[in-house]
Amino acid sequence: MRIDIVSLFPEFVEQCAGFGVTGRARERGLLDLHGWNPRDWAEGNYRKVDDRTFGGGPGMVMLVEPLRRCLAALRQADPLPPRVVYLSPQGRPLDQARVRELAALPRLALLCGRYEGVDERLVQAEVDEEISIGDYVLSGGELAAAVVVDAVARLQEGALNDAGSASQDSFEDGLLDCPHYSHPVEHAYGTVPEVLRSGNHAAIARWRRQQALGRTWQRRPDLLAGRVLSKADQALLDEWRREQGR
Ligand SMILES: CC(C)(C)c1cccc(C(=O)NCC2(NC(=O)c3cccc4nocc34)CCCCC2)c1
Repeated sequence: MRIDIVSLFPEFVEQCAGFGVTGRARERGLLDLHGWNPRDWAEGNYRKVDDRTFGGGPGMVMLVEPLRRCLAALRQADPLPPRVVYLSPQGRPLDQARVRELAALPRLALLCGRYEGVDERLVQAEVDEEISIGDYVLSGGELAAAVVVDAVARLQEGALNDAGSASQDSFEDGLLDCPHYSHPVEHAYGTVPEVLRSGNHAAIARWRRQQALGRTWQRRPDLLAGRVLSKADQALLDEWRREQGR
């Protein structure tokens, strides 16, 4: 998969993707990242990429023309036409279903805003879709772009080792994760649950599923809304709630 990052700070996103799973995906040729800076396509000595907003008020707006030229150049850099995504608070909230769809595309161009955002004419003319990573104020779209890169990179075939893909599968069913423990068994902070040391893999799998269901019900009931649990899962959750005295 090829991802082109359009940003005034493209190296920021590239560096975020330089570690761990995403770094390995790039080394393995599973992910091809290219940074593009609209400033390289801006005119004049100051290479102006922003200007005052019409209608008055505070803040600057990213100009159409440098972005248009920059996008034209990145389109020409590879015959594959990119899906152009503008990371924006006005976008559709990102979730794993959308990540899976994006990860299946051959090429993505991620446009990151700064200042007050991008001239709307550029958005209307060039952007295929807007995506938001959440409802809080950020200084730029680069962190959102880094989130998208990370999430789609790990879904590239061959990006995860066996352990990674197994844990990915458990996340795929949309439940929160069960608790995790390692050495030592006894610690001032507590003892590792007996079942995890029993060697009884059926009991361990049951306990983990029950913990995932209980924690999801308790902390993120919205993830269970509109979802019909299997009889087995419902029984596990009911038992968990009884044991919690809830
Ligand atoms: C949501 C909320 C609080 C009601 C809101 C309402 C109005 C503006 C913002 C805001 O943050 N403007 C600044 C701006 N943010 C983002 O790019 C951005 C923010 C959040 C999630 C994102 N996902 O992708 C990009 C995202 C960066 C500078 C260029 C203009 C956009 C926020």
